[in-house]
Amino acid sequence: MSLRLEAALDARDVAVSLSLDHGETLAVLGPNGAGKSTVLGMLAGLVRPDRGSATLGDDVLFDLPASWRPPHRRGVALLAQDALLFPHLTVRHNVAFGPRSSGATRSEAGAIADEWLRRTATDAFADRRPAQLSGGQAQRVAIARALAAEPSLLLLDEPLSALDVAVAADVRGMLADVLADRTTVLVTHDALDAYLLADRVAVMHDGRVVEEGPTRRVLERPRHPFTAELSGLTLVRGVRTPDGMRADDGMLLPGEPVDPVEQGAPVLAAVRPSAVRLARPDAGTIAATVTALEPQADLVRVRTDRLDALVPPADVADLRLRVGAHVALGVPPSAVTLYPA
Ligand SMILES: Nc1ncnc2c1ncn2[C@@H]1O[C@H](COP(=O)(O)OP(=O)(O)OP(=O)(O)O)[C@@H](O)[C@H]1O
Repeated sequence: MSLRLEAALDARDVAVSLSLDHGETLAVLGPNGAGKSTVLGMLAGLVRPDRGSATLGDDVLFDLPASWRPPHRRGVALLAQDALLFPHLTVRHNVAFGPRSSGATRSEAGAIADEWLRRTATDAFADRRPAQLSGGQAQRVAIARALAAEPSLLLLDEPLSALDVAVAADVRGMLADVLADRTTVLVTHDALDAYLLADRVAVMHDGRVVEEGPTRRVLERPRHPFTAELSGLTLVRGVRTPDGMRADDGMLLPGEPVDPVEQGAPVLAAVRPSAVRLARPDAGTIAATVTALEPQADLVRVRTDRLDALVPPADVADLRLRVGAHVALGVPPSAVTLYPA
């Protein structure tokens, strides 16, 4: 069911407008304190905004001050970072709980539970209690329990962040299957979650949605520095030149805009650090100063006052890079995505 939300909560300085079509997954990305959980709370009915409204299909979740539907009458399931299963019930009974509460007979609820246990690959431990599950198993069961209740809207608050990397990948794969065609809002810090699970993303910063749109467009052509950081890109503002762009600080970058832009018109460039080359200060075109060195997998992210570069540790040693060192950057056109500002 399609979702529309427009609401504000002054005490948290959160004011948002979001919409989502039926069956789509929206990833809400943003730094700590951006307001992501507050948005989920408003939709779940746990946080009451000062004003605004939300609709899910034809249902009005709230339209303040006139109406406010309580959480259990919204058809919304919220899944938090921790699984929060009922500790005294078996896995199967945890999953059957939702259908039972909404009137299914014991055997109907059992059949629904078995189907979701199968789809989430948790049927092997159906008779265990939550205390006997690993974190990844418990999170799978929590997903099964949420979906067995057949919510019209599924809300996921960083469902993978408490899991270690290998388990998170496994659960992410399962989520990709069960979220298809299901209206879902997913809060995450991780661009990979957005790429693999979401049709659209909304990026929040300081209580506002700063950009919103189809996942790849937003993450590959960011308009806000935080979005660029999430995607691992460097965002540069400037104006269009015959060969590319001139940045606000005078730096010239090569490239062809993805959409037509007139000469002199404002453009943005998203630069891939892995394609930026580093050289000794006298050997390249763009002079820069190193501001930070951050290990990333088998490479080092060299942050500079101009662009970032992602290079092997040996390059860092050969060029004697340290914070404050001068370096030259080489930027091939393939490193740059240019688009209208
Ligand atoms: N229960 C609460 N009472 C009062 N203020 C709160 C409460 N929870 C969050 N806030 C404030 O509301 C703002 C938004 O917080 P929120 O938890 O929604 O952000 P978030 O994007 O989910 O952050 P995180 O990624 O750290 O979970 C912050 O300024 C926060 O301090």
